[in-house]
Amino acid sequence: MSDSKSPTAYSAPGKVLLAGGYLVLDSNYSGLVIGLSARIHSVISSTGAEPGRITVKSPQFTESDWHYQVEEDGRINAFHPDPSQPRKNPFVETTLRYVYAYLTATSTSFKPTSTGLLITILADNDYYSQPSPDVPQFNHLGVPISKAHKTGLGSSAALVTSLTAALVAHLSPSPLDVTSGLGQSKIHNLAQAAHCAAQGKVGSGFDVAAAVFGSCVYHRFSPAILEQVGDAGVAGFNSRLAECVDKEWDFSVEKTGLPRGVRLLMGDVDCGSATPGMVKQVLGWRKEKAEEAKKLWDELESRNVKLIKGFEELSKLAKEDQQTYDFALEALAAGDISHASESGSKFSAAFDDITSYVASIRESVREMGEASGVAIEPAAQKRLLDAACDSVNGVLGGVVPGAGGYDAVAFLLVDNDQVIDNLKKFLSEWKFEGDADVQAGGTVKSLKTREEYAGVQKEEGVIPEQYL
Ligand SMILES: Nc1ncnc2c1ncn2[C@@H]1O[C@H](COP(=O)(O)OP(=O)(O)OP(=O)(O)O)[C@@H](O)[C@H]1O
Ligand SMILES: C[C@@](O)(CCOP(=O)(O)O)CC(=O)O
Repeated sequence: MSDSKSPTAYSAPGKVLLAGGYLVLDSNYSGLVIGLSARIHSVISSTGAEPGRITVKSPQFTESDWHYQVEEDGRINAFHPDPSQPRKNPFVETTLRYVYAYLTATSTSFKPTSTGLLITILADNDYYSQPSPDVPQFNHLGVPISKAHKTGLGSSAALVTSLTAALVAHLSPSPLDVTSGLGQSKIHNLAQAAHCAAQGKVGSGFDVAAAVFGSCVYHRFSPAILEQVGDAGVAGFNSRLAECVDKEWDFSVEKTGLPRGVRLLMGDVDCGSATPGMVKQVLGWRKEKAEEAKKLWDELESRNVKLIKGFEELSKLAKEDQQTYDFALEALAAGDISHASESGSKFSAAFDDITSYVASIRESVREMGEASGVAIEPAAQKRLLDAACDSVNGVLGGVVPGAGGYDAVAFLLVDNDQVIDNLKKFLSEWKFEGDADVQAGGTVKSLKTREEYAGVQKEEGVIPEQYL
């Protein structure tokens, strides 16, 4: 266990599912998930005063303190010092339950009540819509979390993952090295189990995978892995959870990333919310029209794989001839077509391929949307994506990420200040007109976050003094 004076801090990244929404729910299909620079940080200090007492705070929000008492046997009871103010944070509570249960089952020298804990959760600003682009780090939003407008970067997965890693590192008598393969797998399995339980459903888990491993091509785990665990508090839970976490799961992650000189820019589309039940409806269509759906999914998968391979091809070219590669990037940024082809047809063709792969993925996604009756790339989003790609030089393509709908857009662009400024300006001036089913008049805010490849990591010196 770490000594009571030094806090333990771990952070985990947010995510964007660039390709493979819905398909990634089936382990036969790939999800291309890019980890983001926006992180959630969990900082833990031991407090000697009240053994087994855990206080969790999210200082960026009002009414955001949660209190727990650990029992001798590692069970966790939630309470609030002012009983007229009951409040719950299922993601925090379930993570605490799962980590204490796991440590109790796997270590005889773990004493659940040997220390009290003060836990501070800090989210980078991009997880929530901010009133202006110039707010201070860890801006205080002045509202409870439930009232903050989420930007869809996977706050719960990053929270559960960073909290799991920080708790294990702080409490375990034999700390796991989260940078080792084994350590990462255990953190993944434990965080994935806790996240599914807190959500009350088993999704593909791509968000937790990205929070642990960073950007990757993801194939999901079999949901049956979690069936044996049962509910926390039921007899035998601790050992069933430990057995589940310690065994090898059948997911796969292949580390990936964008080619050098290409970046991601996300837009938060503040125009109504995504239709509830999109996943249910798409899966319902897939079941009902199995043959048609399989054909469509297989085609879409092959297009997604082309994009994944297209990134690899560009990364190879970037190494093969740095200068010609940079020349092609510059020509793209300047919208200089003739210059681009002079720069070596192989190089400019590889960038053109990315543009056409993204366009063909979007075509298949719209087809799936039409067939299933779900607005995955709604007409209003199509207008925005097409206009941005057509009018801003250096934009290679754009998609509605994840489940799609009206929440967000993600662009791939040349990592050049002029291109970034032009795209941001374009988005800020775009009048989001909405479709028949969505309120008109929304705006599109560019987020500051961009791709980043690291997964969960220990933090040293990142957290300002006042939070330690
Ligand atoms: N800063 C935070 N402090 C404490 N709890 C948080 C924080 N941010 C998120 N959470 C927890 O995560 C929940 C939000 O999870 P939810 O799955 O709805 O969003 P998300 O993961 O950001 O969404 P998406 O999957 O669309 O990206 C909150 O209700 C809260 O329980
Ligand atoms: C539709 C789905 O494939 C992706 C949802 O992604 P997001 O939460 O919209 O980023 C669901 C899942 O993978 O669990």
